[in-house]
Amino acid sequence: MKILLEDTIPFGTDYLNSVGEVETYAWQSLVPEMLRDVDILALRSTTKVTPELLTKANKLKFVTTATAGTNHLDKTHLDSVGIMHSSAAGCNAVAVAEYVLSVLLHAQKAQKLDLYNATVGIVGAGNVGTALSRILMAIGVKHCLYDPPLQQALAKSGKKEHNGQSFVDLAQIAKCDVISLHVPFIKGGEYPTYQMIDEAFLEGLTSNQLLINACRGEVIDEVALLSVLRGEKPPTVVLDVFDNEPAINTALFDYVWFVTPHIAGHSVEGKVRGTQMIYEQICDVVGKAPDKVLSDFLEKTNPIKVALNSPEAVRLSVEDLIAVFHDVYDVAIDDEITRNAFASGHNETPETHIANTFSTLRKQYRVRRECSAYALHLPKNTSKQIQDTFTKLGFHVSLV
Ligand SMILES: NC(=O)c1ccc[n+]([C@@H]2O[C@H](COP(=O)([O-])OP(=O)(O)OC[C@H]3O[C@@H](n4cnc5c(N)ncnc54)[C@H](O)[C@@H]3O)[C@@H](O)[C@H]2O)c1
Ligand SMILES: O=C(O)[C@H](O)[C@H](O)COP(=O)(O)O
Repeated sequence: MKILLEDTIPFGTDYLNSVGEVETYAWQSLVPEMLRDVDILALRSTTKVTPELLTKANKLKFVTTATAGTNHLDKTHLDSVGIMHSSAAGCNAVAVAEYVLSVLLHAQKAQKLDLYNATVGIVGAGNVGTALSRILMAIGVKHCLYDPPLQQALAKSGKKEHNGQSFVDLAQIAKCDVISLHVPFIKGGEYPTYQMIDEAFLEGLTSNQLLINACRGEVIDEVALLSVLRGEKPPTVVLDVFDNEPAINTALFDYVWFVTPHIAGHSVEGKVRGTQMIYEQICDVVGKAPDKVLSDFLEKTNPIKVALNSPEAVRLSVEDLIAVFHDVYDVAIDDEITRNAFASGHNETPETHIANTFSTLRKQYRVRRECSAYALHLPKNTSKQIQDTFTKLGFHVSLV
């Protein structure tokens, strides 16, 4: 059984070398000939699975991506030629939700937002949208959901809410203090998302609003976005994803508050969970019982000793939340690394420099862990409510 693996799948070979004969490739180097005699292809979103790529795939029976997004797979073609396909749905949902939380905490610090009195509009209430909703519930921030496909599916069983949260229409989302995008990139069909955040939507936003895109660049009309950002009193915008990656439009950088190179989901847990999921799928395809578990591959972390300013309060103060959470993940660090990398000297054409820098930043992304990786040592007099909040954020809490 020959398994071809994209080399950015962490621990891919360690997971799969007992399942078949494993070879790895760098996404830039993949050509149709390399798929000859390959039974299983496992990749991440940088490999585009097109009809052209599969022209020499004489034995391919299964293609799987260790990512949540699947818009890099031509599923219609795979179905038409009888090749099974799958993904790692939900693997990095918590990572993206934690990315958004860091943005919200910075917005509070910068006085762009009164977090505990704000409303967050979540566009797409799937794995990421739900993980974000859970975080917002844990810290007590109002939010609403826009997800017509889910809303319609739930309505069939008489449900009006998802996870205790109500659905609204896009016009109501457009009025929220924060708008956070978590839909797949879909062109065509009943609920397309391609440029769903269009010129009219963007022009309706005010300078008091914050728009975050950590799903796919194509969901926003980027030309309209740049024009709105260059106008008077633009909204605050945070972008993790772009049109036409890795050859992105860096003109946006001057106008965007935080800019990161499509790493919102790149926590260690998010990526290795993706590998675990595709390993289990491949075991299923070859008829082998999986014997490796996620914890075999995740390193232990040191506990975080926390000094809270108001441990006895019934609600975690936003200052204490910022201090603890930004020890775990701080989007400002990724923004700084990104801007410095793009500003560095080089001997390439500007286009090549942009694409190479974007790709390298992603491939060499730093080690970032999720809250669930940490034991929090809280002061003995910490209230039950504050302990609960940290537990709901995923931390392992104890009083010391
Ligand atoms: N930046 C990153 O690192 C990163 C990480 C993970 C996922 N993503 C992107 O985010 C997307 C969402 O991830 P997920 O894991 O939550 O996927 P998911 O499939 O679990 O959820 C997507 C949700 O969007 C809804 N939806 C579909 N079309 C819609 C429309 N037109 N309007 C409103 N809602 C719509 C679906 O009903 C579903 O509930 C992925 O497809 C991927 O493109 C990015
Ligand atoms: O769809 C996903 O899961 C995310 O966008 C993910 O971050 C993609 O990461 P990549 O495969 O490009 O490393």
